[in-house]
Amino acid sequence: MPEVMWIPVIYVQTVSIGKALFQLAPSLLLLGFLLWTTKKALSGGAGGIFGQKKKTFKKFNAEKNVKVNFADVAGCDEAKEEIMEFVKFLKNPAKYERLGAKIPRGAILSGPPGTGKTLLAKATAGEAGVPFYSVSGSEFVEMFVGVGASRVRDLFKTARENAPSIVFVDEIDAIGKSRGKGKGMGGNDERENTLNQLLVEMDGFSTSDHVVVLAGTNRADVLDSALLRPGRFDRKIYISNPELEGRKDIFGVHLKKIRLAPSCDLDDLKGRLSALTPGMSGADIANVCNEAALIAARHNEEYVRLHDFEQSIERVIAGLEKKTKLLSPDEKKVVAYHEAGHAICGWYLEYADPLLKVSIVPRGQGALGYAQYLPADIFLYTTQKMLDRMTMTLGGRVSEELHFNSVTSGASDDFEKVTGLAQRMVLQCGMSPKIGTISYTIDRGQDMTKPYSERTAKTIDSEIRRIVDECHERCKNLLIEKADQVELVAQELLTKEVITREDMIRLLGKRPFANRNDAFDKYLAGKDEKGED
Ligand SMILES: Nc1ncnc2c1ncn2[C@@H]1O[C@H](COP(=O)(O)OP(=O)(O)OP(=O)(O)O)[C@@H](O)[C@H]1O
Ligand SMILES: [Zn+2]
Repeated sequence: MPEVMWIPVIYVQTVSIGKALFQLAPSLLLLGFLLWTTKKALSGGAGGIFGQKKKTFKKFNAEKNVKVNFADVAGCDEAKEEIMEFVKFLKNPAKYERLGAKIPRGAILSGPPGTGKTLLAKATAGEAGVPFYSVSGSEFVEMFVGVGASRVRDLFKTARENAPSIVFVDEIDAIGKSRGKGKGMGGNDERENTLNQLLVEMDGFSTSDHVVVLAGTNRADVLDSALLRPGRFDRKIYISNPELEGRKDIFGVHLKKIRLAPSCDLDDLKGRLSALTPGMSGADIANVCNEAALIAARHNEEYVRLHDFEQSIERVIAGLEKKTKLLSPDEKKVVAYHEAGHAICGWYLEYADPLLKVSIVPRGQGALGYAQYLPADIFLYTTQKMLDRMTMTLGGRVSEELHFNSVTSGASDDFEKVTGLAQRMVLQCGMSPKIGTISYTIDRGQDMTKPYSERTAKTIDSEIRRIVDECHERCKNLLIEKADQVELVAQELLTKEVITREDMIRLLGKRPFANRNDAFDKYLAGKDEKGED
């Protein structure tokens, strides 16, 4: 509500101008109030018989002068880099238009709760120096018929009038769930109307409307595919929970507001605190800092000290353990050896995809750790390539077998992938000598009978099993041979939580297959080009 901002704006200015004006503040405040009420009455007057209240009551948040910028958002550099494109566009749309470039209309910011999605969206407005209009999807759900859609219309109208600007829809899953899902029981027509209006607004933009639409969600998986079409939210930016270094930087942001003893070594403190807070989100870290200050205040202390932080961390962890599962030290060890197994296999198998990053920070929705590979733009898989990939995928479980007495349920996803690949090799790709070049995966419509005899079924079964078992054996031999290397990587993961390709080179030396690294070098070169301006 822009009108409401009259008062604070006048007040702040007087403070900065000086003492003399400061004394005038009360009368200026009064003046501001008078102007505000007159303006309200005037715009209301044009609104029809119901007068002022009806027209000026807008239910979305407007911030014209956003104070937050990228420096306030830490530990998510990749997301910042991706969103930078919008900042550049909003700052200088003419430059893009002159060249005929079409700028993406919007982006979905997804990730676990409290990772700074809202903060990043707001900081984007702050960096670009444009107004920020926001609503929360969950507010629409309870609304009366027609209210949601008209509110969306108002929101976009205001954003257009004040362009360049940013619209942010938080919790977009509340209105943007796949249509049809949730109908019937608890089905919500108003939700659907609201979603439709949002789509209409986004489609109604012309390229000269300099409005960027951002949305936040921690359920990107349930979104209606209509939202993700080109010209709508055509970018997806993922923000994960921060790793060790990220947490250090986020503590850096929030410790600025805390009164620390002058003798306190800030770097040392950040290091300790980030080590004590694995699995915490940015919001949790903000919470830790605030709690620590409260504890210190309760004890009438002059400064906030390490032991206050330690107490507040315990408190926040206790609260979190109820809500989400944090890894125990034992579990963390299992995840570290599991991921190290994948990474070592990838490093020493010629046709495995180049590794970008391994992490043992839980990612939400079940994944306890992950290894990220360069997406291979290969369309033809040789037998060798498929076998290498399967061997690498088994690396997690095999490493668990080799280092612990019992195995965990953490590898079920891996098995699914491996079994799927083996099935394809046998049934579809003609890669099993016993089955030959026959495809058993042709779509036969309604015919549900098996296209092969019982005897062939047995052969298929044993062939799939043989292929998987051979990969398992090969993986085991490799990981036994490279036991020292697995140890190095696992230990590094346990201390740093994340390992990049550079770390792997430092620990293991260059990856042996020179020509196989080409794809990676090309990828990195491309990335640098993109990062420049
Ligand atoms: N990366 C970060 N850097 C600094 N502070 C952060 C970061 N992430 C979160 N915070 C702190 O946590 C607060 C809440 O974060 P924010 O609301 O942006 O999270 P969110 O991802 O939108 O959460 P939700 O999914 O619950 O809506 C922020 O205002 C900020 O104080
Ligand atoms: Zn795995």
